[in-house]
Amino acid sequence: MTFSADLWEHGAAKVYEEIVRHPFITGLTDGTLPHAKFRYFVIQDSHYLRAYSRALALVAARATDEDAVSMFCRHAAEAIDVERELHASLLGSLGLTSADVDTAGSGPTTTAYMSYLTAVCATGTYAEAVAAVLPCYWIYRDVGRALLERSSPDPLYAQWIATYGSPEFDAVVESVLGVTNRLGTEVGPAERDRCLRHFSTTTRYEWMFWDAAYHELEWPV
Ligand SMILES: Cc1ncc(CO)c(N)n1
Repeated sequence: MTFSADLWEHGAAKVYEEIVRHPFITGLTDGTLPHAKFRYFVIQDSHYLRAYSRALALVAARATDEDAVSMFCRHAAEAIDVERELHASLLGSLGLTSADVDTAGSGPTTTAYMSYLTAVCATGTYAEAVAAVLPCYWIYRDVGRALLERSSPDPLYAQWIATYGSPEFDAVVESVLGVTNRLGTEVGPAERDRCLRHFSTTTRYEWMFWDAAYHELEWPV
């Protein structure tokens, strides 16, 4: 079994089932998701993408071959581009500006997820860092693909779905899966366990990120 298939089976398969039937996700395709919840999501995702980009730059710095350094650097830059382009247009359509993103600040789940990603990418091994960021790519690609079949009657939601369900995003994810599988031949059992723990933790955070948006979760105090 490839390393990525092993990670998915033990760390993501069950959670992925929960993700695709979460009311946030089903609400995107049937168009019933209230814009307030999507607004919360886009604002939090803007915060998330800033940290994600830095996390990818840390993965790039840890990479052991030049192709991977170059790829993760590119993805780090692209995360900033997505934040600027997709979000600027989505935020605009939702009647928001980047000042609203700053005013809202990063919510509890976003903060926890960003902190975990940053910590693993800064202090873990290269394989651990890859395992921690992999669900960010993979879950969005699979969710995007699954939703693309149904798309959405709401043009805002359809735009979001089209981005992550696109062949371009699929190609990005396939390259990262290739890197992961090559790393699988190099890691020993203890490092493999740590990779699995990171992968399953960030997969859970992906579910929690949508759940936080669905409940418009704020800091309790
Ligand atoms: C929370 C989250 N995870 C993954 C992605 C994909 O880049 C995203 N935009 N947001």
